[in-house]
Amino acid sequence: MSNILVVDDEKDICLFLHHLLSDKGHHVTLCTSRQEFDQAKGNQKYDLAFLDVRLPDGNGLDILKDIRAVQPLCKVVVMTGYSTVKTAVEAIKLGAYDFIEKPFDDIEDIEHLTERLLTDGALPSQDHVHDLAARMGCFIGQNREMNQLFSLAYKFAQKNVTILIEGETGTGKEVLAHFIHEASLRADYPFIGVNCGAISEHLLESELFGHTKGSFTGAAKDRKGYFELADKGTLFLDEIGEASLATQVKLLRVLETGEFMKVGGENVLRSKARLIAASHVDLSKAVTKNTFREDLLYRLDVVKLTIPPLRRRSHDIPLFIEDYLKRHELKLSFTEETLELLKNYSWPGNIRELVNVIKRAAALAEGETERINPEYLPPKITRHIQGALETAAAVSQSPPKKPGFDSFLEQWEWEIREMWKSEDITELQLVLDRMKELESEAIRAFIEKSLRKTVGNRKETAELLGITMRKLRYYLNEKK
Ligand SMILES: Nc1ncnc2c1ncn2[C@@H]1O[C@H](COP(=O)(O)OP(=O)(O)OP(=O)(O)O)[C@@H](O)[C@H]1O
Repeated sequence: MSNILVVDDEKDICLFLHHLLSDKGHHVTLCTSRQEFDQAKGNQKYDLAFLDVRLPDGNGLDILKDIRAVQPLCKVVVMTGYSTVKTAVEAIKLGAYDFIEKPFDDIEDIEHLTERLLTDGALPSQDHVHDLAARMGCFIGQNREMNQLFSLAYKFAQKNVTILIEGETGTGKEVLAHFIHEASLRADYPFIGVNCGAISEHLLESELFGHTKGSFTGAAKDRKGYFELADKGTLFLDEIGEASLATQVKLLRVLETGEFMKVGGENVLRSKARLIAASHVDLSKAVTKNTFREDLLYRLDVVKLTIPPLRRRSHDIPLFIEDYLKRHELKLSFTEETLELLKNYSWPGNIRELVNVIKRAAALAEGETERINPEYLPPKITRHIQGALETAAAVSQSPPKKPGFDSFLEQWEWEIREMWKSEDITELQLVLDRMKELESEAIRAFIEKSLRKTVGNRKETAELLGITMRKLRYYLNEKK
């Protein structure tokens, strides 16, 4: 027999849980207010507590903190209504084990959860999170924020809630969405990822909702959209901020009612898919600029998971590299000096950029060496560090020494030639990344040269370069 505490101002809920749990032989204490909880909290040792997050005379999160302080071994499950699901995220961060939604749909779920929580050995732990991530090749590392994020994602994966993922470009939003799918009960159904920014406005609507034959030029036959294809699985909408306002209206309708219609169609279809949305821009700012619907954001932002940028978890970079090399069976090792440089770089492209740097180093070192020293890093990384050292030197009043565009060009040309000469095929993305780097370096160098000529006069510089002031500001800001 276990001692279970139930705190809820709804008497029906209290009575229902009392009935359910005492039938299983547990001793149940009921509190219908904060006041009653204050009297009961120290009376006996509780093994489990079901806690409503909204009480008329108190805040559920404060009660949770109290239980954690007075009864540290008591496992807490919070109970939420639709409007309080967001509070569940806070509660889990504060140490609640899980949450259940009211009204209860599935009594067996509550029975299983209770049984699991009262049997320590069966507790899902961080190990489950790490096991699943490892099976999927998804790196979590040792960073506390990332560990908390993945365990939250794991818990919310099993619930029927919409999830919004925010994070800078390349931080792994799609990787996290896929992890959530695999951790959910939908894992046997499809996971479909769509980048809303990569598809034109008209096409996006037809890709998402499908179209009927003849609904537009080129629609030669009926076609299912991603909502239909995802079935009971997960539809991941990346860069949702890029969807047009018209598409946003349709998305809102699916979220509110589960209903949608094909482009040109007359029948109402129902979606059972779970939506995970992601954006690299802050959607609340997009709302203030009227480019994103506030009601849609409200619907999407039930659970928000924000992935920290790589520069905030730079201690995990050596671990990521080790994991990557192992998974790809690459017999390489990065020298301490190289790792230090990587840890000190700012990583605007986050993990995607790190993966490209590893691939590039592996391609360049192939057949030459198994030890990756700084020579195999892109100049932008070595220069970044050199820049930091030079700033430090400038501060200590030694004359500034900027690496010139000439030396960049030399290094760039050498790298492209090496890739070209190599017997192996170089991944095209690596070449394209280097071209982009050349483009931004050239823009910077030519602007700086003109700025020196005009002694910093931006208007004159823009005229000399034949570009608008707006473009000049854009280029300069981009480099900041
Ligand atoms: N946790 C991770 N474990 C392993 N690889 C990762 C992880 N996160 C990101 N990556 C790598 O980075 C690449 C980019 O990840 P992903 O596409 O998920 O980023 P994103 O945040 O969705 O990017 P964007 O904002 O450009 O859409 C992936 O292809 C993968 O190689």
